[in-house]
Amino acid sequence: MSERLLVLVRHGQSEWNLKNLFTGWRDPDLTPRGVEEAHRAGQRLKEQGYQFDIAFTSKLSRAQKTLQLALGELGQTGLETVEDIALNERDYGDLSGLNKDDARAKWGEEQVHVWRRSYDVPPPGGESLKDTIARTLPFYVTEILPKVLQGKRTLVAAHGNSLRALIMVLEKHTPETIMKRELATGVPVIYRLKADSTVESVVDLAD
Ligand SMILES: O=C(O)[C@H](O)COP(=O)(O)O
Repeated sequence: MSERLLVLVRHGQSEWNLKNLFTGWRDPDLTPRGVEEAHRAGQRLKEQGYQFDIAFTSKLSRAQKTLQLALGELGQTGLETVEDIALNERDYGDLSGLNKDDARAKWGEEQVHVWRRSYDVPPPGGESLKDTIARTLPFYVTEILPKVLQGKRTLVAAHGNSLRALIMVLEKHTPETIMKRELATGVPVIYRLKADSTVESVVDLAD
């Protein structure tokens, strides 16, 4: 029986995570700590005995690099990998490149929290989580899920909000509960799916 394995991992710390800047579709590199977190993600998976048949990532280098470093730890650097813009981070629009504390000072703590974590309020010129779901979910349904259901062990390295979009569906969050679902950088979340594509089990590999 195939195991229908789906592992999600958020990229390691980026230069802009470190500087506390809204990042979105901008493309900063990993920091040394982010590189370390990516190695650690691969090590965590290796310790648990995981191997993969296919990987998916975004068009942004912090996710691609995280994937490659994790695959290196797994001894799987040549793994078939699909890169798609559908897995890019939520577009932060006009907030991209701004400091998150400066934004709180300008627009207020509550407004910034709504832009960052609400389900359907987009930041100015950017995407809400709902908008992000509208582009990630069709890709998940047409490209990722069929592989998982075929029994291909699948690794997805992407971003805080593009993964929260998938997690909202996988974990059946409401617009209220998804606001509190945070993803640590470089910590794999392991799903096993049922044949009907709902979740059988979920394990967070946080230490
Ligand atoms: O795009 C960003 O700034 C981060 O990757 C995620 O930011 P958030 O924690 O504000 O969603």
